[in-house]
Amino acid sequence: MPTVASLFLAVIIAVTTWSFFFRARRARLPPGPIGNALVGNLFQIPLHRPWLYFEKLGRLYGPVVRLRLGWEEIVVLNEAEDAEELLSRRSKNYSSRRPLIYAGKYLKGNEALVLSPYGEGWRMIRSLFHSILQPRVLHRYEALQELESTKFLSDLLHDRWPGDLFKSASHFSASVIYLLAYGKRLKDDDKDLDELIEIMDGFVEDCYPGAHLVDTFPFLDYLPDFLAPWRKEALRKRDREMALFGRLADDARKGIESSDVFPECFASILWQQKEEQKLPDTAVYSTTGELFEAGTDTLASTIMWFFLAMLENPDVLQKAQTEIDSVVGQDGAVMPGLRHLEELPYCTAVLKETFRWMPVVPGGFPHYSEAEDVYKGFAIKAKTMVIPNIWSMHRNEGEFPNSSMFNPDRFLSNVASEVASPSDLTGGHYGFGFGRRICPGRYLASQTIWIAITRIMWAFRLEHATSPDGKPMKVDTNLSTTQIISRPLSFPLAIFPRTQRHADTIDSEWRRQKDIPSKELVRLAAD
Ligand code: HEM
Repeated sequence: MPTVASLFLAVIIAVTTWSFFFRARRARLPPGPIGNALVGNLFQIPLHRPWLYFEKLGRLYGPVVRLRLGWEEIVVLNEAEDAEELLSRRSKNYSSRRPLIYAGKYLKGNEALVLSPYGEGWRMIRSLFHSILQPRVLHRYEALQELESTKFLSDLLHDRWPGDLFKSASHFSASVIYLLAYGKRLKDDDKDLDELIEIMDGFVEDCYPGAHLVDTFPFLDYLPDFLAPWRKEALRKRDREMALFGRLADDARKGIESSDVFPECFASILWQQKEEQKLPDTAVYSTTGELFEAGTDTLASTIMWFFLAMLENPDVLQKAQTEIDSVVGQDGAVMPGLRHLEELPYCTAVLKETFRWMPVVPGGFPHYSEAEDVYKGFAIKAKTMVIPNIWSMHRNEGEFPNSSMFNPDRFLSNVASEVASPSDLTGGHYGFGFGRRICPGRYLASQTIWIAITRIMWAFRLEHATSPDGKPMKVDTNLSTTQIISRPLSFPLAIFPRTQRHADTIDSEWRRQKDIPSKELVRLAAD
């Protein structure tokens, strides 16, 4: 008769053996390049256009690739079906963000939505963003989008910022977001926009994986200040941000009290929340500032890629102009507007192709897993950074044949039947990310860019600028900024009105709209 002790021992051995084999089977980590024992792949991942390196790894090892930064696990997803499965269908486990010490703790004071861990705090702020950005409320901003896009045409026509196309595009984008955020129009001579662009450029550099050693080796945060100069630098950047965002949010509060600004702006919603939830003032400053930051650079960068696409693909511009002329007439007397959206499917296809061709967040924004998981036989450890490589998803030849070509026709068959509301403008590509962290500004972004590019195509001939010897100057589409947000480096572009009548219509429309008070540009919820 076996004794109780030997039975007990047998059970222990069976359980241990089973769990060993089970774990061994599960422990097959995704393939990837071998890294250094101490720093992992830190020195292999380039800071310059890392999405191209990830794409190359995808070709070498398969679409799911594993890397290490120090002891941090990274999994790169190069195909959309894997990102949809993990980040969308299994989003309960993959919706967090890795805690960042430099950008998250010090620069943003743990107050940035985009860097927040998944949980109640994130949910609360995200619902506030949703309240002003969801498709149901988008019609409220149409007058604003129409006015600012008319001004954008006028700025381009009269070369408001000579040679600085990005400044024009940024001014347009910022003007739309600024009114939503702070309840009033951005002035032309506003220095705040320059400062915002600098702040934003710094932030997108600071939060990319590998940008700061302390984020790879968190123990460095225990160093005293005199051995950690980066800490002082991050705090200095925070002071600068708080000075700007604090002043703008405080001004908005005064404006609301004196009924000088649009009363349902984001700052106003947040000041109310602050009272109800006993939040610090800095939470209002940061969150309103984040709306302004997140919206401005992404929109402007997409518009820059659009200009480049038109310059390199004159046949596309011509096809769009033929479509627009067939709807509003050829004589340049009527400017297209959002009311023409359903009649201009090719313009919508140009929008979608711009998002696809050169996504402005090509390397995606890293998600972070909470628990261990098994996918396609690979073990994905808890606390793994999961990077959806949007670039390679958009270069997938199966889904997007001749993917490096700018070809709006690829969207045309589904666009014509699809586009009936702002939410339909956002589909067909992966540029807005995945799952519960998908970009909350995607509807506003798509509609705002649609009106801008449709009107630009209606109004202008876009040509290569010529050098002093009269030859067209070449543009290299590979030259771009290289951090989280990518836009083309400055390039020469010659912009001419299609006819004098188009120019006159822009001038007269701008004269008609320019003095509309801020408060009348947004319809109130009760309207
Ligand atoms: C061309 C325009 C835009 C693009 C391509 C874009 C793209 C993205 C991407 C890829 C993400 C990360 C999604 C993920 O984690 O999977 C994101 C997040 C975010 N975007 Fe956008 N975005 C755009 C415009 C906007 C606008 C206009 C706003 C606000 C007005 C906005 C606000 C945000 C915020 C707050 C987050 C963080 C969401 C979170 O972590 O929960 N974005 N965006």
